[in-house]
Amino acid sequence: MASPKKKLQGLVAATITPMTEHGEINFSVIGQYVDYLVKEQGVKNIFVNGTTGEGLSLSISERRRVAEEWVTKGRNKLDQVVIHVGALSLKESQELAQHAAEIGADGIAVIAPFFLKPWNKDVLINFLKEVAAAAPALPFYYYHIPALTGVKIRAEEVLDGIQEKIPTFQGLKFSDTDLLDFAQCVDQNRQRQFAFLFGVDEQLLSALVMGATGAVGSTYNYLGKKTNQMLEAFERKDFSSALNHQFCIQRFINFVVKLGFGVSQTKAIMTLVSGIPMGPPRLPLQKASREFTDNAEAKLRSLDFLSFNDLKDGNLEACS
Ligand SMILES: CC(=O)N[C@H](C=O)[C@@H](O)[C@H](O)[C@H](O)CO
Ligand SMILES: CC(=O)C(=O)O
Repeated sequence: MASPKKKLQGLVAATITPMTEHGEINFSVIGQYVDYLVKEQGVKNIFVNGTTGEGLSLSISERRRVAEEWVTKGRNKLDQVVIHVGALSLKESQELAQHAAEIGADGIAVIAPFFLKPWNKDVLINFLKEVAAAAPALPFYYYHIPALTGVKIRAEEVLDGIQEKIPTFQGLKFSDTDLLDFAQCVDQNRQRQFAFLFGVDEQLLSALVMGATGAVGSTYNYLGKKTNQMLEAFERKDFSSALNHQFCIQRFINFVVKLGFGVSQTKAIMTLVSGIPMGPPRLPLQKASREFTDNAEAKLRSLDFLSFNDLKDGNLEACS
């Protein structure tokens, strides 16, 4: 059994993997990155080597080193470090799960294998179970992201009876817009102390209403502070302020989505906002264009999302 652990809640930043211009991992900025999240964004949990971290584009040895660096640099600063250990090969996934346990991570998460795919719930659970068993003392999270894995088995089905199969099962990271499925996961498992972590940042408020206990996302790297204001407003039942915050966040995300938004663009935005160089993404992703970065910067300024902005421009549509 997993040792009883503090529940993962609040915002969890899906970390970017910083790279050099030559495409190597830039370990040297990770310490700075931890401080930035904690001090500037008020974000104390991270999700490493996931979608945003290009986890599936890294070698196994790189994934191990990245996980180690975040755990080391996050010690006594972060509340929880969850490592994504999903892979196409069960063996690799188990190796990464065991490694996460050895280095003292706080949890592991796994996506559905997405090349040769599990075609039903039972097969998917069997796969997850084998990975979880490689780290029997670590909280286990299922990472549901059907648009990217192509595995469309509903999360509600996966959760049905999962604790009997996977004793370390601790929660769900739900990256999909199907709020019926998400809400049913919450409704059917209320008595179990699971974490229900929502992963569509622009719709987080709707998920909070449905019972989300936290959120994992890419935008919490640079909009963590803003999103925390929304969580606080929701907490004190000030729904109109919470909605204003969500609309404000949506204005930015909607703007960049229309320009073409993904991991490459997240790297460019984070470089801009934090001042920490995230570098280019790795192939098959391509660096965000200069045009994208310029437009995103102008939008961030007008929404007052850039803390070091020059005030002389005035804020055209800053939301409180
Ligand atoms: C597909 C993807 O990367 N989703 C991220 C995490 O689950 C989100 O944080 C999005 O980046 C965000 O919601 C913006 O669409
Ligand atoms: C967004 C997210 O959770 C990920 O990058 O995996």
